[in-house]
This record gives sequence, structure tokens and C-alpha cells, in this order.
Amino acid sequence: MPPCTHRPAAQQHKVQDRRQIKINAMVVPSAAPECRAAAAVFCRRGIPTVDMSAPAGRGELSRQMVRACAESGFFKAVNHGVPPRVAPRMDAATSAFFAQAAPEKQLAGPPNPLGYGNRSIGTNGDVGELEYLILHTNSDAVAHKANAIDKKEPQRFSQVVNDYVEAVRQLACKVLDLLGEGLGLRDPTSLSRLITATDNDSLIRINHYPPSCATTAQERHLVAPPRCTAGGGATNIGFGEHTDPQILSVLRANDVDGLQVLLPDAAGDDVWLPVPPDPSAFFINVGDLLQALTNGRLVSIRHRVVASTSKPRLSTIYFAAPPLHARISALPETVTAGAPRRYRPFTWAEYKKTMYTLRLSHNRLDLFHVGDGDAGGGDDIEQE
Ligand SMILES: C=C1C[C@]23C[C@@]1(O)CC[C@H]2[C@@]12CC[C@H](O)[C@@](C)(C(=O)O1)[C@H]2[C@@H]3C(=O)O
Ligand SMILES: O=C(O)CCC(=O)C(=O)O
Ligand SMILES: [Fe+2]
Repeated sequence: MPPCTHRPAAQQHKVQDRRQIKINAMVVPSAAPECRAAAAVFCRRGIPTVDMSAPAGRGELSRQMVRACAESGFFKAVNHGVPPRVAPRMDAATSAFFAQAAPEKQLAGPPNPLGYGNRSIGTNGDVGELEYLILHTNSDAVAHKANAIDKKEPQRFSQVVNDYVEAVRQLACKVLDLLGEGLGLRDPTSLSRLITATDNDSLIRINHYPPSCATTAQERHLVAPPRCTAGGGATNIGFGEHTDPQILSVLRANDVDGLQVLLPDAAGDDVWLPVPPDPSAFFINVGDLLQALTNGRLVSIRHRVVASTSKPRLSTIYFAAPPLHARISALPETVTAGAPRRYRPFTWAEYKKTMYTLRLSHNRLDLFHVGDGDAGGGDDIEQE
């Protein structure tokens, strides 16, 4: 029986230390005995899956969630409670936007950093095989941008987006409260309160990936369409590897594959693990801020999207963020003699400013690591 691929938090890899990365579509570990015991949900298909309806009770649910976020920084949430019509309505509204001609879509751009963008990601030279919309989740900001996105029915578009944001915000809060309980926080709601503050800085991003040009050209015996580079490009990166900077990301996509997460295999080598698509589920990513708030106990997950060869991929990601002035500092319960404070306190505004100067793949949280001898006691979450 192969060993469990999930390892204790203390042994977590640092991406910059990784020895070898294998792209491994076969990383489907069968359940090892140690995996069956505490959380049978782990190791079954390689992707931690959490049933949010809590069949084994809330205590077990919060333990499973902490375990998934400490060992992988990632899990698939099923029976999540998001009303069934919310996501299909969002997909229909955003697909209609992407179906328009380029000049129409460009009215909602350029991404500065919000708005419509095509191929270029950020301002530091990253590119991917996608087009996208990034919106602030504030309803005034959505209403303003909706005028350029849906010129016929901007109010309807706003309503669909607001409904979606409200549903995924509730899911994110449920996850953060359960994590707060599982981590034994004195105030288990302190994490969710960061993202429900009226001036929270959360974003919604919709990514639209065309089918991979190289393979479709070969398959259909067509000449390469204009987007394809000479030679077709072997990797076809849709969205390059990165961690999400915010607290938590809630991702949903259509039935097209492409998402991959970087996790260690049985030998401890980091491998890109393909995440099988499931439009009925939400995928939860731990972001950099949650790693900092929990003093590294929960880990922000490195992920990427490889362009699919089949149909267009449509994904919608809610990035739950605190207000700009929120002070991010390790929660006192996560700082102990054995786990001294890892990151110096910073504001989200400071982190964001740094992040926009860096490439997508940068390990930006490392820049906030305390030097030897700097580590102090934990601080409460504060807003300046
Ligand atoms: C290259 C960049 C794009 C990004 C800002 C950054 O400078 C580094 C972080 C990137 C990222 C990744 C997660 C989200 O998709 C995003 C909206 C975010 O908050 O951080 C993007 C940024 C972006 O595309 O503007
Ligand atoms: O489009 C996806 O499925 C994931 C994209 C992503 O990771 C991001 O936008 O931060
Ligand atoms: Fe991401």
C-alpha cells in the first residue's frame, strides 16, 4: 500500500526549496491506513474533499478543514449550500460578455488593475492564454463597471454578480469560521470579520480560456490560428503558477479541466496535480494573508492553469480580502515557543503595493519573513 502523500505541517515544503517538479496525471494515491483514520476524505483521489453538510458533526468538519488547509492549502467543498441557480446565472452573464467582438469587450478595459484584460496578466510581463474580467465586489463598483460590460441591461448584470458575490462570501465566511474553530481561536469569527468589513477589498475575477490552439490545430488538421505562436508552444500555460495573495479564494469553473495544484507526491517531490473539473463544487484556496495570519500553520497553495484542449474553460474566482488598512499579524494562538512568529506585521495595502511590483510566480510572502532574532509574540488582528 503506498504511503499517504499528505505530510505533517512541520514538514511542509517551501516551493523555492523543491528538488524536482513532475507533472503527474497519475497521482491518485490509494488510501493508506494513516489516511483512513482521521479523515477518510483525504488521499482517496488526491484532492482533499470536504462535505460541508457536516455528516460527522461540526467539530469533525472543522478538524478536516484545518487538516486540508494545513497540509495542502486547498480543498474541494461539496454540499456547500450555495443556491443552485446562482452560478449558472453568473456563467450565462459572463459568457455573453466574452462572446462579444473584441472592440466591445475592450470598452470594459484596460485592466488597471480592474477591468477587462486579454493575455497580459498584471504589469510585469506575465502572459497567459486567456481573457478576463476583474471587478471589485463593492456593489457600487460592480454597478459602475456593468455599464461598460452589459450596455443593454447593466442592472441585470449587476444583480447577477451581486447575488453571486453574496453567495460565495457566505461560503467563505463559513469556511473561515470553521477554520477559526478548528484552530482554537479565542474568537473564531475574527477571520470572517475581516472579509465582511464594509470596506473589504475583495475581488471577483472571471477567466475565459480558449481551447489550446496547438492541439486543436493538430486534431482538426487546420493551420494554426493567429493566436498560436510558432511551433505551437509545448506548455500552453493558461495562467502561470502563483499563490493567491488574499485571505481565501473560492473558485468555481465549468466542466473543462486545466487547474493544477502543486503538492508533494509519496517521495516528497512536488508534482503538479490536475484537479478534475466539477461545476457543482467550489474549490477553496488558502491565500498568502491566511498563511501570515496563522503563522504558517495554513499554507497558501501554488496553482496554475494549463490550457485545455477541449472546450473553452470559464472560471470565476472570489478573492476574499480585508480592508486596505487591516493589519495582518500572526494570531496569538498560532505563536508559541515552538512556533515563533514567522512574518512581521504588515497592512494589506502594504502587501498589495509590493505584490503589484512583482511577477505572478514570486514567493512574495518571503519578503515579509522576520529575520533571525526578530520574532516576537503574536498580535491580535487590528485595523488601523
Ligand atoms: C502579476 C500579477 C497579477 C496579479 C498582480 C501581480 O502583480 C501578482 C499577483 C497577481 C494576482 C494573482 C491572483 C489574482 O488573480 C489577482 C487578481 C491578484 O490579486 O493577484 C492577480 C493580479 C492581477 O491579475 O492583477
Ligand atoms: O482560472 C482558474 O481556474 C484559476 C485562475 C487563478 O488562479 C487566478 O485567477 O488567480
Ligand atoms: Fe489563483
